[in-house]
Amino acid sequence: MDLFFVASEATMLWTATRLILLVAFILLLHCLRLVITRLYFSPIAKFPGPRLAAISYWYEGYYDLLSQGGGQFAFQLKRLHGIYGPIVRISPDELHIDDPDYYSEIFCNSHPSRPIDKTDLFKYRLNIAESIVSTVSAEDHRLRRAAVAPFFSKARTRGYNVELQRIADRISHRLSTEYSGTGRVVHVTHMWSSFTGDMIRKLAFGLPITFCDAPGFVSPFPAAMASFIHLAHYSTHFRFLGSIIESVPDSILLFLLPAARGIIEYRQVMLYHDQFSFKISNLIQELRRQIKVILASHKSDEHKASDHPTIFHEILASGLLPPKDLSFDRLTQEAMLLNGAGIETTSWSLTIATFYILSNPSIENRLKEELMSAVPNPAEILPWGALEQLPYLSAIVNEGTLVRDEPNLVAHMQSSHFRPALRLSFGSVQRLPRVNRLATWVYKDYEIPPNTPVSMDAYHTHTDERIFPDPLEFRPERWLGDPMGPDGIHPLSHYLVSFSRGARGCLGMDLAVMEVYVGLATIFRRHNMRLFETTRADVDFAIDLVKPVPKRGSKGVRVTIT
Ligand code: HEM
Repeated sequence: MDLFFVASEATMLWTATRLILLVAFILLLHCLRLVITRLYFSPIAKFPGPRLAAISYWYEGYYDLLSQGGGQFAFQLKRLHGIYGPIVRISPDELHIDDPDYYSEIFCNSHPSRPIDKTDLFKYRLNIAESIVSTVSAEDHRLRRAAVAPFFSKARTRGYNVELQRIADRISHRLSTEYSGTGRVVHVTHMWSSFTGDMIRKLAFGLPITFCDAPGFVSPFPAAMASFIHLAHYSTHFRFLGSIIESVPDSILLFLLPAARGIIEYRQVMLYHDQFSFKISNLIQELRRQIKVILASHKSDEHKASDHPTIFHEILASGLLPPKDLSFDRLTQEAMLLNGAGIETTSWSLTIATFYILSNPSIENRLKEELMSAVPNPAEILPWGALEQLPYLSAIVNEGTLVRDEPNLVAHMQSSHFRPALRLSFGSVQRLPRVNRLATWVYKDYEIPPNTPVSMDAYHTHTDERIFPDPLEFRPERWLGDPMGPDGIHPLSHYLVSFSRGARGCLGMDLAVMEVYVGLATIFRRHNMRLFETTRADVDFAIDLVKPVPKRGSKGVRVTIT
């Protein structure tokens, strides 16, 4: 009996071992097949690039998540272009191009007969897969964008100027009454996030100004929006993350994923719902609550009485979207996008501008002289349209001036494909991939097969020495006097791509530009500031978290009001 038992145990062990060996062998064969296919039989096998990147997506994963603590892929791409030239295969299926003259070809040619899609790879990175910015198919995107676009037209944006000035005045009043002459330190990014946060919340939800009244300008809502981005690389490489994160208890989440700390802290903070009441909630619950209110008021037609219909009332009333796109969940994702995009990016542009103006007395003096003469009464800041006519302020805002006398440039600026941008704030430093679903792109001697993701980005374009000598130096003067690009054909401003371009370019571009003009004009016309324990290291791009982030441990740009 015992012998029989031992024999059958040995047989079972042998069978299990054979099974494991078989599975290992099949896996090995599968990997080998994958490596050989990707290296030799891929439609982009002939493109130059490191073999490891051609074999595995984990090449990118290593730089996104591990190298120097993560967020290093943009820098690695620059190194790869130094080795392999302007077009590089950066993953099993993606090419990256570093050639500013090719930018419009990739970003400005979407057409119903030639649809340009986004990639599945980035669909989940912001955990808002169904929002406009993450929508993969060109057709779905066109509809979703059309429902929101009128709200952000330049003409409509001008109409938000009065409200924006009111918010800027509120901040300015606090600087005068609470900070001026006291030595108290203002955290500049917090201040600007409360400015942009209040504006977008007003537009999105019709809510009153509250962020810029928060102690120290630190409002949990903008802070939470900022913290969400810390998960971007993890969500890109582990797509399931977004859907489970909400159901995992804080302590387990923190243990498994330290990058989620921001979200956890957010779950535990208080939100300003209105000026007088506070409530414990989390970001998504807060946005859901707002969307619920809007859906209810839409059904009851209450919003028609309001002189301020919100973005979401407009989406609901547009009649452009199919019912699935009007679902509660999708609208919540759109709310997350609009709040995230509307707060963070512009606030960083304003922070960068504030830092560079204050760290360079000749720039600060020249700006102040211009503002003093154009705005004799500091209580009456000019509207955006008039501020745009100030050459030195414009040079700072854009690191590029609106050259008003140059007809081609004016036409170019007015086209939907171009608007100025603050060069050194970059916008997104992560590459933006585009997929030409049906047609071939031709780059130099290369034919890029249809359906191949091809990416470019503002970081490479804005730091191209041939276009912007000493690219990391802030020099408004490089934009004065009708400057042309290196080809002598395109104006220099053609090479500013912070907002990207074309059908998928930034929807809030005019709003962002207006915010930067009004914010800088108000604060620099009325206040004298000094940097407090802040250096270049607090603004220099060191980590790619989709947006540029300075070195770890930076306390941010801080000032005192004299
Ligand atoms: C300086 C400030 C800003 C910069 C540099 C910036 C930059 C960008 C960039 C580069 C994109 C394209 C992303 C991609 O292709 O994946 C984008 C898209 C977008 N931005 Fe902005 N943005 C700024 C401010 C704003 C503001 C204030 C809003 C207002 C809500 C906004 C709303 C959006 C939206 C909705 C999209 C998606 C557009 C689409 O997919 O069709 N952005 N932005």
